[in-house]
Amino acid sequence: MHRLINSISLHFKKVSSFSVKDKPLPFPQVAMPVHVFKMLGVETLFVTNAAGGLNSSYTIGDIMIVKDHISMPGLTTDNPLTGFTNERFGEQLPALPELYDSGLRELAWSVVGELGLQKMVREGTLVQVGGPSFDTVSVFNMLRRLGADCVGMSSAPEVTVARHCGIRVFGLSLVTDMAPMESDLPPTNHQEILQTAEVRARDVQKLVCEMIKRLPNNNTSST
Ligand SMILES: O=P(O)(O)O[C@H]1O[C@H](CO)[C@@H](O)[C@H]1O
Ligand code: HPA
Repeated sequence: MHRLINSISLHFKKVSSFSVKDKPLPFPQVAMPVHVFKMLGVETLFVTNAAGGLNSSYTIGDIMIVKDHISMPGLTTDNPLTGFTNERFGEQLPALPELYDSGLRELAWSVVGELGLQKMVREGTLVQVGGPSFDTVSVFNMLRRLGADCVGMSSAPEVTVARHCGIRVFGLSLVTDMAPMESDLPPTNHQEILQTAEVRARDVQKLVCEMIKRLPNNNTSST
């Protein structure tokens, strides 16, 4: 139970504003579940997502340990902390220097080695777009030039809220498809994304479960 509360591995399928494609929720509602975790005493948040590969050295099925993210909506007015003037959960104008905990990333690499998954694991930058449509070839090329290795529609808002209130974070992106960089390539296909996710779910689960077993009990965030 202690481990369960201290280390929740979550996929925000139901609660993330970016996963509820029919009717996006306003940003404070992304923050709410994370704040509930905080009040429950959660110290570590694991986020996972399906993402399109932008880095040409990646292949479908790779698992990317998220080192940092770029939130396209967050760069404008859709920052998930917008409107939080109550400092109960964190300061009003926070710096968020290390969103993805370096100690947890190191732990991940040692577990990856033990599980023999090195050949399919990468470490890189996730860019979050608003969705729900997939992006154009020109946008994919732009996102790659910005320095992103993978593109997805979730995780960044939850991670920002978690770091703001002092929860340390670990993130994984599963490369479910390669973003088309030329107009004559087939467009992103949701069925392909679901299929890759199904095929690779077991390895992602193994990695997450092994990491959770080895987590330190106290919140010694590397930042
Ligand atoms: O981020 P998760 O919830 O894994 O979902 C990912 O998969 C969907 C695309 O198929 C997009 O919503 C993308 O963000
Ligand atoms: O290309 C993509 N864009 C956004 N989200 C995604 N999730 C899987 N692939 C993609």
